[in-house]
Amino acid sequence: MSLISVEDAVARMLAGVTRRGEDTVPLAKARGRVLACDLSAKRNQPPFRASAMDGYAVRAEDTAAGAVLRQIGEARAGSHFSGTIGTGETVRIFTGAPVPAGANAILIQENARADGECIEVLEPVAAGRHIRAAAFDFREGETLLPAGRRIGTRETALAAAMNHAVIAVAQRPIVAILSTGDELVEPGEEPGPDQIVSSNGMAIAAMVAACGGVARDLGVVIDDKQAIVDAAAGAKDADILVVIGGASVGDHDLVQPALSEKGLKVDFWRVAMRPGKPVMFGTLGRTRVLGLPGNPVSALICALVFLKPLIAAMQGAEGTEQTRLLPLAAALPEVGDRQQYLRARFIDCLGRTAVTVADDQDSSLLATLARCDALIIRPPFAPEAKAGDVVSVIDLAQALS
Ligand SMILES: Nc1nc2c(c(=O)[nH]1)N[C@H]1C(S)=C(S)[C@@H](COP(=O)(O)OP(=O)(O)OC[C@H]3O[C@@H](n4cnc5c(N)ncnc54)[C@H](O)[C@@H]3O)O[C@H]1N2
Ligand code: MOO
Repeated sequence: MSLISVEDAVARMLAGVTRRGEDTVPLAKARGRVLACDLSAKRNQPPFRASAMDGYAVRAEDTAAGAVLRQIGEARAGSHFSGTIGTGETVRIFTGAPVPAGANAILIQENARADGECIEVLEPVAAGRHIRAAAFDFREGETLLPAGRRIGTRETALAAAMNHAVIAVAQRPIVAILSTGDELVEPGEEPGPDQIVSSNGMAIAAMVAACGGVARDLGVVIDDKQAIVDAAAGAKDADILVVIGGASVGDHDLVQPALSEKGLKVDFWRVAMRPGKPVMFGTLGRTRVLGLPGNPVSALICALVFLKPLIAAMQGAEGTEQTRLLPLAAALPEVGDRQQYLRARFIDCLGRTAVTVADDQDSSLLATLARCDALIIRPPFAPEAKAGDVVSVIDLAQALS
């Protein structure tokens, strides 16, 4: 059976995926959510000409060194001076205060000497200095955060400054996660002699939450068709069902046979990627089903390549991983027919960041993955790469934070 390319597989998976409905949430609870509508400023920022420094509001033309100005009032953040500054006059002003009429510069207090209401200019100041124009940051009506933008710290700050306390965000996709395998026990349980601890369910649930989805961990199910069918029923109202393990060709890889009996329509199975060849995607009613390989590193890399963009698309967001170009610290051999995702580390090469691959690329090695900084992506049939050649890299600290 021929393998589908990663690009084609992702495109097929995303075809026809639309954003879910909307929720209205307090901005304070919106972190990680995706904006459902453009967000525009409800006000100018700053709303008035504002002082950027503590000092004296002056007419720049009055500030020859040695000139003495007469202080006629005070302006503080939250409390303006209502008069107008005339020739030879000044107003004591503090950072954030509205600049009084007549003033065109702020003389910082370090460059002035006060003696009662007489203010001696120690250094002249140019017109416009230390004044923030009204709407210097943004203007009422300007769209500053587009629909599809994920709310992080910077977006929270900007939305708050634009005076939005409540925002419309995309509903969070519900992602059911089912781990399959006789050998698995939940973390914290005592494994039997032939058993291991299931790490994939928790790992994928953590990723789902980080992507703004709602993870519903259905736990571990044994390699038994009926048991898989019964457990998968827990995903009935889910947008996505992720089934981990049992995706390959062994006698105990029963996920497809089991779910096919319930109406699973397989769209693609087996992708030209390493690790991750056994990835499967299909639909079961309105639920999208993603079958991930059981090997823990494969499961996470495939979740990065497939699940993250799928969850993002259901929120109307862009989910393709950002890549950067970095030089290789050492040569790499040519690539076969499967796109490679090589675990790698950043190293310093004469002041420049370069990448070097981990010694062992086995797809079971979670400790190696945790030590690594990056995935190097090498396309199918890429020729041998020399040290210094530039490669495309995913930063794991961002991608799998
Ligand atoms: N004859 C072939 N054998 C295999 C092929 C192949 O093409 N031909 N593909 C290999 C590749 S690549 C992978 S990846 C695995 C994928 O197999 P499955 O998705 O069917 O996964 P399992 O066999 O169930 O498990 C593989 C491995 O991962 C461990 N595992 C499973 N689930 C979990 C979990 N929740 N947490 C931690 N570890 C888990 C499991 O114990 C196995 O060691 O197939 C190869 N074989
Ligand atoms: O998904 Mo398998 O890793 O290619 O080891």
